[in-house]
Amino acid sequence: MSERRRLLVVYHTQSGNTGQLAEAVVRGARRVDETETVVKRAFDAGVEDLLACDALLLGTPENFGYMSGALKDFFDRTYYPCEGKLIALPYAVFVSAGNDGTGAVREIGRIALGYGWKEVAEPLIVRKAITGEALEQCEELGEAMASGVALRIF
Ligand SMILES: Cc1cc2nc3c(=O)[nH]c(=O)nc-3n(C[C@H](O)[C@H](O)[C@H](O)COP(=O)(O)O)c2cc1C
Repeated sequence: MSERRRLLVVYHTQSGNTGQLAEAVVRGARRVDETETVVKRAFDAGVEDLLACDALLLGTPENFGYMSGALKDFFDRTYYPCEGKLIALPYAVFVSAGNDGTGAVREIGRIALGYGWKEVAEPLIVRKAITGEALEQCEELGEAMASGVALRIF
């Protein structure tokens, strides 16, 4: 049997909303036994985590029309050491926002382009309060990513 594939979830949360989304994403992903799901706060995640993963889920609040500083810091620290080594890495994004979220999605997309990653799911933006429906969507996203990477369909 081949080795379990690895999904890395990297997120930041300041007041807990993106944290709730991340927990739901991980819950969904861990329904898939064939994939190992590793979850890290953005400040704790680094080059080794990134180089060891087969797919990536990125979570952030939208702050000032951008991703959180913590997620940007993760990109700043990992870009050069990973440059050219993660071409076509499947990734997707989830965002908690007050009323927008599109700025964070857009700017993560620009950075992901620089790494050469491949977006494999629609960005999930959760606006205002976190509802049960939003958590279900996060679980579905996590499960879909974990299944996709296990089945090598990306
Ligand atoms: C400093 C700051 C800037 C923010 N800027 C935006 C913004 O540009 N667009 C938006 O939709 N929400 C904005 N918000 C709202 C947050 O995105 C929202 O409260 C989010 O749920 C916070 O996630 P967290 O609890 O994971 O930190 C901002 C919040 C803070 C604290």
